[in-house]
Amino acid sequence: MRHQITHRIQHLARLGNWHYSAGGDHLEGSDEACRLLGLPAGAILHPRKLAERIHPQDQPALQTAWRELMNDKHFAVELRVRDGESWRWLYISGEAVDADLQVIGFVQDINARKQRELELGAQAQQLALAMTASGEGLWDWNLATQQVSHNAQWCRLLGLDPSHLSHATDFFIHLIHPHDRPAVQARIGTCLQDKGSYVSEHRLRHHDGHYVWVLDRGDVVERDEAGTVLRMVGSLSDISQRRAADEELRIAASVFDAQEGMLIVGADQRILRANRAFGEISGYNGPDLAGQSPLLLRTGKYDMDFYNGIWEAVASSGSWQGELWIKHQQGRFIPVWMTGSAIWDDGGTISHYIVTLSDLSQYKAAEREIHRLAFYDPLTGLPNRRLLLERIEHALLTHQRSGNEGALLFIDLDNFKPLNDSYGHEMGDRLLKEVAERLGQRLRQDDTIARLGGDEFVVLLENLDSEPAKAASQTEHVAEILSDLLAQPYHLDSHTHHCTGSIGIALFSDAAGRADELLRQADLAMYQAKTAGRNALRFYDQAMQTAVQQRLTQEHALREAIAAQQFVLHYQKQVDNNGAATGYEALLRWKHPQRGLIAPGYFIALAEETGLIIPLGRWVLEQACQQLARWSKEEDCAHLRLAVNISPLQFQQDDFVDTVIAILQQSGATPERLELELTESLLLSDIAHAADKMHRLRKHGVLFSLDDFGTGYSSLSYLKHLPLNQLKIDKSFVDDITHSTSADAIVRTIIALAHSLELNVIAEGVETAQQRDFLLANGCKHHQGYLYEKPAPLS
Ligand SMILES: Nc1nc2c(ncn2[C@@H]2O[C@H](COP(=O)(O)O[C@H]3[C@@H](O)[C@H](n4cnc5c(=O)[nH]c(N)nc54)O[C@@H]3COP(=O)(O)O)[C@@H](O)[C@H]2O)c(=O)[nH]1
Repeated sequence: MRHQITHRIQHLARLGNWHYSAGGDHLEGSDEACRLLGLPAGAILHPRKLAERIHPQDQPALQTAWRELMNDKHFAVELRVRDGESWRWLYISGEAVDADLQVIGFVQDINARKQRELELGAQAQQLALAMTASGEGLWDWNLATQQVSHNAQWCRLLGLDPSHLSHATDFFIHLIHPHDRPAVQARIGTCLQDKGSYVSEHRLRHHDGHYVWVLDRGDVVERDEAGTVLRMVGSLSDISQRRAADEELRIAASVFDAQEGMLIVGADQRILRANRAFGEISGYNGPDLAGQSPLLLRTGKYDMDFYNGIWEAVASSGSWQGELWIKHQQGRFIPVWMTGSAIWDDGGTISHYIVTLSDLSQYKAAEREIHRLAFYDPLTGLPNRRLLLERIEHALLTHQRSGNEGALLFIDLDNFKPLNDSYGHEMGDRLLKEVAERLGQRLRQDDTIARLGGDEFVVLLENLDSEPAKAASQTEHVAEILSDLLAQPYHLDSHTHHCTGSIGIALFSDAAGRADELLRQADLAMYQAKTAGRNALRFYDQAMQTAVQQRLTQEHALREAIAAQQFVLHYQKQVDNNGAATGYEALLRWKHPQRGLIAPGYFIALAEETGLIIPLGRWVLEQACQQLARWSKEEDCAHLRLAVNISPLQFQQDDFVDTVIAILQQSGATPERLELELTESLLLSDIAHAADKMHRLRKHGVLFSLDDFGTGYSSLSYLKHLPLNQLKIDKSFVDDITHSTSADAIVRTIIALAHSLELNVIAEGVETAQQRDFLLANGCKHHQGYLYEKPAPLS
């Protein structure tokens, strides 16, 4: 029973055991061993007989096995044993178990495995043969040993010398282009995991350094029982040419698919193909265009000679390019940049034309926008200074040719700043737009209205009468119309604004053909209109020019004088009815190095206009306060007041009060001895602000005298509200005392008014004893004038 079980197991495993005894020189095997060796069960066999059953090709292996047994007491061999008409692959292994060469061993049927190996080997060989025939490189990768072998073609493909080739897997992996390597490794990984094959197009580094595009295919040909891949074989072919061709096609396709519109036109001047971009530009799609003439896109802007000229240029020189208009499928015109090129065949005949188009619409729009920004005022849309100057230049040339006069009107809005300051820039902008519209309504088509910036507008009138006097009259007429227009109320939301314009006019014939000169003259005339009281017209004339020139020279000199500290103060005594000094008035003098002492009448107005009165007035105050401080230390002088003239601009400075207080403090002067002389006009321009400033200074003790009294405005109601100490009767009335009854009456009235307001009253310009007596007789006890003392430096 046990024997039967053993036999059954051996049969299932196709594995039998055997025993050899050297003494008997015979071989005995189990039933399965006998079956595998092709012997009847229980056969006892001489080893030589067994050797005869071995395949002749395996005899050497058998002998080797025998030698191993003799030497190592062990052997193992794979060989074929006759099995009827065929051969069976067996694995035989034996081991000597004692010195008498008792050998035991087993025999196993490996026929199925060997058959499979042989088949695979044959397949691989066939494949190799086929590949060699196809010129492909072959590789064989043993994953267990990480060795790769190749055929000669593989080496040739990469310029490698087979005799110096490394077979390590890493070597081959590093031949792959670094960019392609991760993808190739991923494909091989997937193949090893499950797919069993891969195909990859990638670059391998040739021995000379360049990269070769290859098509690499790999197949798993052997796995172990667990499914792990043991071996892969594959092929490699050079696809560089195909890749280059693909690349060219791709580039060609991308060029054809570019942003530029492209047409391929046949030699018969009929469209063959159009790309997508062309469709987008023209509105036509490809099929609509096929077979059509490119003249389908003509606009009518050009005649046929123009189009024929393009074909001829392309045919003769090979290309033409230029800007032209095409007609969109929907009828609108589009500016394009067109290039036409001819393609010749090998025989030198034109086979095709390539036409490319770029849409210039956006570029043109940008160009228009740049032009608009460069030449037009963004707020009103009117021409700006640059365009105005161009137009003036052009108009001056026309004037020189035709003799017709022209004129430039420089308009500056009055009262614009207060609107801007009080209601904000948005309101100011609305007014400026309204002004632009009003001016545009009344002017002719060929007249130019420009905005120079701020509230300055310029009107250019052309084609006036050739006679300058008549032209001036025509211009004046237009200017009056414009002036009336501007003076109409402006309804800005709920606010109604009143605004006028000061207009300066210059005629072309005065400008010596120069645009900038004409503009300057009109500007100058406008300035005159402004100073004449606003809402006025002024024509430019040469005297005006001379005056301006002089003014500029004086301004320059005045600036230099301030910098060089060429000013001094003279002092004029003020006396009471006993002739005793109550104080002095500080009067400014310019000690000119060449011209000697210059009176303030020459430079105060200019200093006021140019703003130089601010530093100058400050200097006077500082000097006066330092003098007061010195007097305060002298017993005879400590009671004296010092009057200082304050100009309107100086008083209007926001920091005027602080400045005076600071100067008083720095100098150590007594505020109650400082008397500021203000004029009526200064106070009336903004009475509320003026009163506020005066009150603040009055609180510090500063005194105020109202200068030139009687020459200003008749409204006297304001006097009650101001912290005044004194009224000063203007010299013009004092001059006429005893000569003019009206002057006498005015002086008496002023004195009475001062008394009723409980103000001190002083008369200036007292030169004679009669004047003195009249003043004293009428209650004016304080006097100042040459009768007592002329202004002079303090001794
Ligand atoms: N803002 C400032 N204005 C100043 C300053 N200094 C002077 N001034 C103003 O200049 C005006 C002219 O001044 P001036 O030439 O000095 O003339 C003064 C006197 O010299 C002159 N005067 C006085 N008495 C007589 C006289 O009997 N006869 C005569 N012919 N002239 C006389 O009057 C001028 C004084 O004027 P007033 O100021 O109105 O008292 C002058 O009006 C000043 O306003 C300065 O520092 N800052």
